[in-house]
Amino acid sequence: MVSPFDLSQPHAVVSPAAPVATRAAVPGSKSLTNRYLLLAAAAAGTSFLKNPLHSDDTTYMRAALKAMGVTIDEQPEGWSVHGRSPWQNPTEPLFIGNAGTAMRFLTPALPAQGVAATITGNERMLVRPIKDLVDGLRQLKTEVAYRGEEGFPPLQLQPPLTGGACRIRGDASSQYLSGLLMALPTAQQDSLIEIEGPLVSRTYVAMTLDCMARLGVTVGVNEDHTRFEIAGGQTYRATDIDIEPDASTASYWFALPLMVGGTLTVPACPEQSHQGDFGLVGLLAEMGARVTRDGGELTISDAPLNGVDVDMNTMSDVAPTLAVVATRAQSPTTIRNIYNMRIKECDRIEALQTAFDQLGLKMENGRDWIKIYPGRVTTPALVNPEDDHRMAMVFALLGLADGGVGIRDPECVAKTYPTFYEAFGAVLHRK
Ligand SMILES: O=C(O)C1=C[C@@H](OP(=O)(O)O)[C@@H](O)[C@H](O)C1
Ligand SMILES: C=C(OP(=O)(O)O)C(=O)O
Repeated sequence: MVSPFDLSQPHAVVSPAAPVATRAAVPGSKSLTNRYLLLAAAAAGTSFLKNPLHSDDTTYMRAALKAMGVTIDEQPEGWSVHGRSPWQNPTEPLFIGNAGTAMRFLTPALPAQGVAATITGNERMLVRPIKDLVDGLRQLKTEVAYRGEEGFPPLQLQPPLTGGACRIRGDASSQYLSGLLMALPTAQQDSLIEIEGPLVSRTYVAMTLDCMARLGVTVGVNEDHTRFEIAGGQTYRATDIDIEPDASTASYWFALPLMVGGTLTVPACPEQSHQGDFGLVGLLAEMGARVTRDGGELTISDAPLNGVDVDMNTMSDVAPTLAVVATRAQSPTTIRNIYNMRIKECDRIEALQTAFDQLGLKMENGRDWIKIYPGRVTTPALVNPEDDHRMAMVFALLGLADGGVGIRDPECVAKTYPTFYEAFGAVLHRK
């Protein structure tokens, strides 16, 4: 079996792959792993996290927690997290690469845990906005200073976070709200968080509340998720958690049979999940893909596809996956309400447009939408994922379908899926 990925050069060369008929186990969820690491680190007692994600984003979170005196024992089946509260001051600035979850969850957790620290990240993280979260913390009387440009990391944080009332915007990222929600229950006073205007990626907030509840902390919330009442002085209780497979990572597997033909089964997909990205499966079915579920096993098979017109505000991480699948459909697809794709690991709308143009695929975009036309790669090109794992993985899918795709800096997949090429290469062979 010859892998369709040639990784012998600094860039990856992707050749067309033959149809698949296989199963693929997907690594644990990034969003769940980083939430449970943080909550378990603040809990009384030891929590065991089974099936955690091993990747750059979770490595940065673990390293930061360890720097603050939290012990994490790594065993083959999972991680034992020995919680402590308060945490200790780190001796160096906390560096969290481009892990949005680590940056936005740790920022309020540090003052809540009595930690004075500077938190920083890689070049891209320093242009990813954090103003709405800082505004919230300042309303709660926590001292936060911008060490670089106003509105962006690095941040210097000074305890305490005592609680109180704040009103923040939720239209750039839901991670600010998730961070505050997880931090405030351990503050001395009760808190009230109000969301001003629309809330993006709202399924991740429901995920946050569910994770907190599993460690024994509940929050009062109104029906439209704009007002959160949090009792102060609470303690998270250690518990054992089985982490679900990552729905965003699973998206590349779900897309695979639609790109190269065949059938693919992903085991252990819960019927009820707070990972909104599993919603992609319903959209693929709406396009015409054959989808069946047998308990936790989801099977997707290729079939003629139609274009769709969809709002992906609640699952924008899998919009790039839908975009490449849309090239296989018989009519155009429009994806709407996805402005915040522009402030992720790169401007994903721009990166997709550039690569599509280079490869001879037709796409149009506006501030918060993209439109994809049916097409095939007609011009071989070396495309740039802009150090964005999701861009590299969807460009790989285009190459597996049509060939002619070279990917610069292919190792950027390590942010969430370090074994991407090995895992896909192991079940695929060149056509
Ligand atoms: O809370 C989380 O785990 C995440 C929330 C989303 O970010 P935004 O809320 O910034 O859209 C998502 O894109 C990110 O990958 C993970
Ligand atoms: C947007 C993402 O990551 P984060 O915001 O957590 O860095 C992602 O994983 O697609």
